[in-house]
Amino acid sequence: MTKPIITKKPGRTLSRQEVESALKDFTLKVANETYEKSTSSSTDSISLSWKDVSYTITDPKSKKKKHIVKNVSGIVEPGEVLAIMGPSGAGKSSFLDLLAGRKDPKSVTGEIYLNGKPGEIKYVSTYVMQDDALMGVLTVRENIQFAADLCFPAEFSDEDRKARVQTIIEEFGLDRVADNKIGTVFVRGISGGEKRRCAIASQVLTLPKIIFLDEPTTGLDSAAAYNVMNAIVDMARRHKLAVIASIHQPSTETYALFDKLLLLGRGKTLYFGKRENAISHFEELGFACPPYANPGDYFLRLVNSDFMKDISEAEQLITSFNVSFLKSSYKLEIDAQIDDLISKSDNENFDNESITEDTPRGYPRNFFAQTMIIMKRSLKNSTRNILMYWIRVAMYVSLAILMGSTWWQVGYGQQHIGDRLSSHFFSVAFLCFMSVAGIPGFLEERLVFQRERSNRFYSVGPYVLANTLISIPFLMIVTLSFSVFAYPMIGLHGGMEKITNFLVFLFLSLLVAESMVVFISAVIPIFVAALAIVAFANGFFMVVEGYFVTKKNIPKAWKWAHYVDYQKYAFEGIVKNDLSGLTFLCEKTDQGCFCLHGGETAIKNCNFSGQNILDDLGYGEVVIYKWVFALVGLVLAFRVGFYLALLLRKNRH
Ligand SMILES: Nc1ncnc2c1ncn2[C@@H]1O[C@H](COP(=O)(O)OP(=O)(O)OP(=O)(O)O)[C@@H](O)[C@H]1O
Repeated sequence: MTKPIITKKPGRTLSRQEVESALKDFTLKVANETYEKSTSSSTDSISLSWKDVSYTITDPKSKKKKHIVKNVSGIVEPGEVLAIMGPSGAGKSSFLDLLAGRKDPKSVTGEIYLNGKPGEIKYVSTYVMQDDALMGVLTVRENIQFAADLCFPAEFSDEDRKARVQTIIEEFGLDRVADNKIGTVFVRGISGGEKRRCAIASQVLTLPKIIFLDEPTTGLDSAAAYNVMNAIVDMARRHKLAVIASIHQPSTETYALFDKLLLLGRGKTLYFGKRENAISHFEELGFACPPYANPGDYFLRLVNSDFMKDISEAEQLITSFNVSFLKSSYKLEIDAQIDDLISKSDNENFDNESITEDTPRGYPRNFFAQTMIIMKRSLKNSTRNILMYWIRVAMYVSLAILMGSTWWQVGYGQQHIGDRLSSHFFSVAFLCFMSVAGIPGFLEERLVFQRERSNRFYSVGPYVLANTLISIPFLMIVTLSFSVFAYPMIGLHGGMEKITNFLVFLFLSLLVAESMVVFISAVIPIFVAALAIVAFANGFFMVVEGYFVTKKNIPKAWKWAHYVDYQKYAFEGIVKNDLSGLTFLCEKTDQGCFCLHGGETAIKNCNFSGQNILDDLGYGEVVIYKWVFALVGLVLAFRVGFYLALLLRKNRH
């Protein structure tokens, strides 16, 4: 018989709140059941073990080999949380990376087992990086919802996804701030601890069987650090996940949350085993942890050789801790456990050639769905993040008014031809130059992209496509917001066709400028460097554009640059569009008409055509549609470059 969602006592009416709450619980329950069903496989829970793993690098100067991690063994069972501790430079991050399969296999030796069998760890694990790369203008729920939309396969309904998001929000104690924005430089958002929990929650939403966390509590106060670790430990126990976290100086309470401890010193194991046994192990070695001391702090101080005056004494101490551990019963116990697991997996003849074989390797959503989901988020980010476009819109409108009042009704006298041309030059050059304003917004998004890509949320193609498509309407707004003031105020060539051409050229030049910005920022994702290079490139393009120095006078060495210069196509297109069809007036003097262009005919009529100017200045060859195609080609070239820059950038997971 189907169980009722809510039971009502006879004679009692249910309040609306009670009904809503029962419905919410029911939806969550169904979503969790659907989720558990969809993710359960033969690899329901996984124990991770490793035997004598080492990571060695070759010093580029001395060419000598150096062990960063040496002969480390251990095991983490489902539902257990392992803390990797050690002084700075002990090899914690290197060890975490090698275990997660993020190091070059050529530099790694030893064995890593999943349930006692070798397997590809990256398909059953998630690596949570230290940074909180989140979209600051989005709420906690929106950030996690985005992950849910991408990480669960298409069979999941919207309700299932929403319910799963709600569950993880509750599990990570984020209910109170679920609809608050993360925060940006302009808007104060949630606290650092909440931010960290949100970043972690959005990465472990699919409950991967193994979770690696690189210093999840760094930068947090002890209460926030405890809350973060507590949420992780709860999740590991509830869902039987194996969690491995590197950690710096945990408080006593946070330290007590861990099940196991790996203490590293100069890449060697100084202790591995149950957390609570570490105290007796060091006590047996003559280093009893004082009563009421924080054991985490005590061990770190004990093995921190950095500040010891005598280096050889420090080396000796580390070596002696390592040797003592290797001889200890704890080490024998781990080896026995790992061997037992290996032989069990052989005897039971697990039906997995490799445990990860039946784990999906592609992306949960198809190309089209990925693009649409990314576009939806980019749309929110671009509309809410004033760094993306709105600062530019404000600046362009102000500039349009400034230009309009300076070049006010520029007119058709031949003395104003230069003014007219310089207004075209300035419109293209300044608007394109100011695309640099988009660099900070893009770099913020890029960090998020990097994390999401390494977590296999989506591939590069949909991201680049979504980024391109989303920039189009915003650049149209930017173009319109400038032109609506500047065009009539300056008094440029009227008529629908002329105005449309002007808008198309300005829009396309902005699209190329924007594409160049994302391309350069993807190649060199450092704000000051990207800014300098984009500014340099735009400055250079202004020089070889053919306005200050006419095309025929540009030195041979820079001719190539003239032809790849996007500003040239936009400027020449706008000049051609504006001048052709106009008549300009010569200057009337006592000696007759003085005409700058048009020869005898002009003198006779005391005027000349815009075409005469175009021919004289070398713009006669400009063909509007060809120049439009050139700009479209440059957009494509930079976008392909952007795609390749992101694709080829080493993705370590
Ligand atoms: N690719 C590399 N080339 C040269 N040295 C390296 C390389 N990777 C790591 N090391 C060195 O190995 C040691 C361990 O580095 P690792 O970052 O793993 O330590 P850690 O314990 O995580 O340190 P911290 O707590 O300060 O982050 C350091 O001395 C580091 O300089």
